[in-house]
Amino acid sequence: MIDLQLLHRALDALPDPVTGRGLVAAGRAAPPTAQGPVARATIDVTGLSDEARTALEGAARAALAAVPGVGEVRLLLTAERVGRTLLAVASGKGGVGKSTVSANLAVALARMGVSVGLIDADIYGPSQPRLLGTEGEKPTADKQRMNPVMSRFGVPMLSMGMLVPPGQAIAWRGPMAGNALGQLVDADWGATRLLILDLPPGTGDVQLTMVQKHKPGAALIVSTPQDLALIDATRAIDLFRKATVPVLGLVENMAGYACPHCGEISDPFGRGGAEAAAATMDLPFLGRVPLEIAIRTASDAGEPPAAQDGPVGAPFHALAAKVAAAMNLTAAGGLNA
Ligand SMILES: Nc1ncnc2c1ncn2[C@@H]1O[C@H](COP(=O)(O)OP(=O)(O)OP(=O)(O)O)[C@@H](O)[C@H]1O
Repeated sequence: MIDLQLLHRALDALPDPVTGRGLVAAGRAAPPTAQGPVARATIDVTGLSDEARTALEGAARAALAAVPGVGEVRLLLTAERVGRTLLAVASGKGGVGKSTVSANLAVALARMGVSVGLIDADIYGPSQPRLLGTEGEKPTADKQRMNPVMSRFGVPMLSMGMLVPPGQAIAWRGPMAGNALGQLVDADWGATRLLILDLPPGTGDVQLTMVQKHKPGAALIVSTPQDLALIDATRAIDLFRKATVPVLGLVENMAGYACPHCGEISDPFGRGGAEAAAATMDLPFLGRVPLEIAIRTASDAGEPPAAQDGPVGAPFHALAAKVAAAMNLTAAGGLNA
């Protein structure tokens, strides 16, 4: 009899090449199973180089074979997509600043020289055209494929909002939302290596299509301090973990209020809660963005704070540096791994 707990621990003791966390905890591998002397594991190698795949396969095989009772190891390596990687930005509920974080993360990464594009998949409230100053622009199409709109910040982008006339509420269900997402993901992104996907809040149709058809290489979760009763955020995290999408970590937005007069940061909702909650969920904490009037006014004006050098952009630059390190992103080339 193989002890399943030992099997699980053996696989999870190996670090995920992208996030450095345990393979199972990172969502890179499904929990292993056993039947008689045969141990089975499925590892998702999406986005990894050939060398990284081979090394990971060898290490997993050896780790599982060393568990008492294992006579044979059967590994299944899966890879839905190679080349371009999707980074999904999700939240448990609306209004927490997921779109603001997505836009500014993209702009900050582009400033670092990463080849990055942005997809606004928020069918309920597409806001990226406003955030990136591309309102009113329409994507052109060749041979049925859309060409992304280039923003002034070096980030090509497409939005669900570009598929319908402005101001018209998008109330798509199931297949329509899924098809629309497909059009955006399969557009002509050229040499863009990383696509940031600003998801609608929650865990609805778009999210399901996304993990099933356009499997992201990684995900990050945005939350406010108040949101951290966490039921909602936990559902979003579960969706990715079940689909073996590595979750890079949690970003706390609207954390502390930055006084527009003196710059002092006060914490009406307390401090440290998100970090503690991230630890409870076994998620890295990727940093906090203060609640700051300058962030809202710049965003509303189509001037993402991350395009600025000053303190308003700083939290986004710090976040981008962490994401780039976690995803092995390099200037120009995009992805290393
Ligand atoms: N750190 C911040 N400081 C000040 N205002 C912010 C901050 N983050 C976001 N906002 C503002 O909060 C509002 C909601 O933000 P945003 O649209 O990014 O949220 P969202 O989670 O994408 O919402 P939804 O998915 O429901 O559309 C916007 O007006 C935005 O400018």
